[in-house]
Amino acid sequence: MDLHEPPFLEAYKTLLHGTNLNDISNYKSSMVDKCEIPLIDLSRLNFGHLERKECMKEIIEASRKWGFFQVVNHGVSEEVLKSMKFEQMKVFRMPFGIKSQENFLNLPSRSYRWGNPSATNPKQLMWSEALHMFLPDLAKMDQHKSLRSSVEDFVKAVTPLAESLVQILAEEVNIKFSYFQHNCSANTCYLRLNRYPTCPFPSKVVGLLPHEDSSFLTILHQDNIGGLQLMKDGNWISVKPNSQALIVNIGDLFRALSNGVYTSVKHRVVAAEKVERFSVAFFYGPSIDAVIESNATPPLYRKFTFGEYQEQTLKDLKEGGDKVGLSRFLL
Ligand SMILES: C=C1C[C@]23C[C@@]1(O)CC[C@H]2[C@@]12CC[C@H](O)[C@@](C)(C(=O)O1)[C@H]2[C@@H]3C(=O)O
Ligand SMILES: O=C(O)CCC(=O)C(=O)O
Ligand SMILES: [Fe+2]
Repeated sequence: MDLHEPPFLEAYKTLLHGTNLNDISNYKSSMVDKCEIPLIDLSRLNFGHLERKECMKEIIEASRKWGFFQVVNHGVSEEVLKSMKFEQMKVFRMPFGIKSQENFLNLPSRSYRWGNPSATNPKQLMWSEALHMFLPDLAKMDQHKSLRSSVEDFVKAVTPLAESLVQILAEEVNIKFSYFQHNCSANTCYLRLNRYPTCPFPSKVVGLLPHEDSSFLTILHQDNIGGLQLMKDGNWISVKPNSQALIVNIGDLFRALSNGVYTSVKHRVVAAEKVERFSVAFFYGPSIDAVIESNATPPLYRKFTFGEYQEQTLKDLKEGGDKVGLSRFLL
């Protein structure tokens, strides 16, 4: 028995008991299209005026139509990505008895998450574990210097990337970049390390349930295993891994702020079949008191604070086992 694996089977015994796995839809079914999401070469932002404009247009178009795109020449070094992966593998290899302890890594409770403790039916079971870190809490990880410094280096490298993309997107919808400078900082963002262990029935249980992100924008680094899918025109589409690229997606907060001009798209991860999978997500978001309000008329969403959004998400998760998201704030 692998000591580091969370006890999924034991935890899910009751929900799985009496469930005919054949009655659960097949996640790996043929309904999944293989399709490339837009791939944008960011080096053009630093070339001449015309190339910069062209690149900005692609970023804006992808955020409107897809809510998802990949970027290359993003400025995040291979070394930073490699060291993040190394530390991520190391921390998830720790015994489950340690990972699941209160105060693991000196982080607040619920920083280490596994499966879906609130699942109310077998369709809500998830075969994954995550370290969900609020960046100000990194300072508490003084006993785990190498993990902390890899996370810090990663964050330091992706933050300017997130900021430059947000600035381009904000200008297009007449939002001042100062709104983001005022509300977002290294003390308001989150970093999530995901691990998808191999699952004995991968077509029946999902790795990560469908959701939209609780951010303005997310930057995701995935390894070469594959499994990320996004919803496009009513179909699930698989995102082919590209070792040179980072994935960017619009979160619910930018969708609301732009009054739906930019779209936050549902995505999920299928459970790993033969090889475990890792990913890292950087959520660029504001402080809890930040007000999310579009000045467009008519507004699609009511004015809310990020704190309210988080509270609602937690409530929905506890009560229904799943995130409802931005539709809670529709007018
Ligand atoms: C069961 C769930 C946990 C999760 C919300 C969800 O319904 C589906 C995905 C999970 C996720 C992934 C992205 C974010 O890190 C997160 C906070 C979110 O909004 O959706 C997490 C949620 C979580 O870990 O609590
Ligand atoms: O693992 C992935 O590819 C996606 C992870 C994700 O969607 C998230 O952490 O919000
Ligand atoms: Fe996500």
